[in-house]
Amino acid sequence: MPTPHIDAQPDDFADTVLMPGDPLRAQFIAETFLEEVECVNRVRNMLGFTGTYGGRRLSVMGSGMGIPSLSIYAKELITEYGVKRLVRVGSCGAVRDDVAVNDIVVGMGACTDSGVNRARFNGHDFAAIADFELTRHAADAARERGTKVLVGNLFSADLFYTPDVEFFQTLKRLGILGVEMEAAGLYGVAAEFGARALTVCTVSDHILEGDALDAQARQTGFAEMMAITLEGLLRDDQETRP
Ligand SMILES: O=P(O)(O)O[C@H]1O[C@H](CO)[C@@H](O)[C@H]1O
Ligand SMILES: O=c1cc[nH]c(=O)[nH]1
Repeated sequence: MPTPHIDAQPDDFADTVLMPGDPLRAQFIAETFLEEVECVNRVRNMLGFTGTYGGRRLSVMGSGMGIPSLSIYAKELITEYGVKRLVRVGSCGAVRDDVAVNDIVVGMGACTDSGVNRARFNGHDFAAIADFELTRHAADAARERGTKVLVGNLFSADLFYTPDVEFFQTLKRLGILGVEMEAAGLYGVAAEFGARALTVCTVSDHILEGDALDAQARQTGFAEMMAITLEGLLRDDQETRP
């Protein structure tokens, strides 16, 4: 059934959806990596596409920026369209000295200053974690390609323009690999509604050193992140859906 946010028919989405924040990155991913592509959502310009990759149906749709936007789309994809795997393919900022622009980060877990997971967990601290097998398969795909990936904790911030810049030092000290704005929400939605989820990010900025990619690179770059993510999903398919 179409929802207020997704104007697609029940079978329009594959059971796996890639979710970049940017809908134009979703279009670029669909046109670059998928075959037999059709557009399945245009509501609010949150473009969604379904095609095939390696002979398997695969969808890609923007999530928008921030946990509230992503949570609407991820929840509806799971409960209204039967989606079982959601993989965020995003950008993030680095704070550590050993993480640089263009590095690839796999979010095994995601801390947050958002209240959403406490809201769904009786006020307690919810450990927002990725699906282990999706994490392992992405890491294995990277190893086979000879690409370094960093696997660990993200921080999903509510504010892109934080007033508390000192906090970046705390994130660095506690080993956070990347700062972005959705992963902790994605993991909470996946846990609540019964799906498997992962976040893979390319470092677009070094927050403390001031390095940054331009807007075009954020929209159409990230080819190696996509290769790792797509090969990881094929590996996951072979083990879980032979
Ligand atoms: O590039 P995307 O996937 O949108 O991810 C990052 O970029 C946006 C902020 O510029 C936030 O959505 C953040 O999480
Ligand atoms: O610094 C950054 C870079 C990308 N996305 C963020 O949320 N923060």
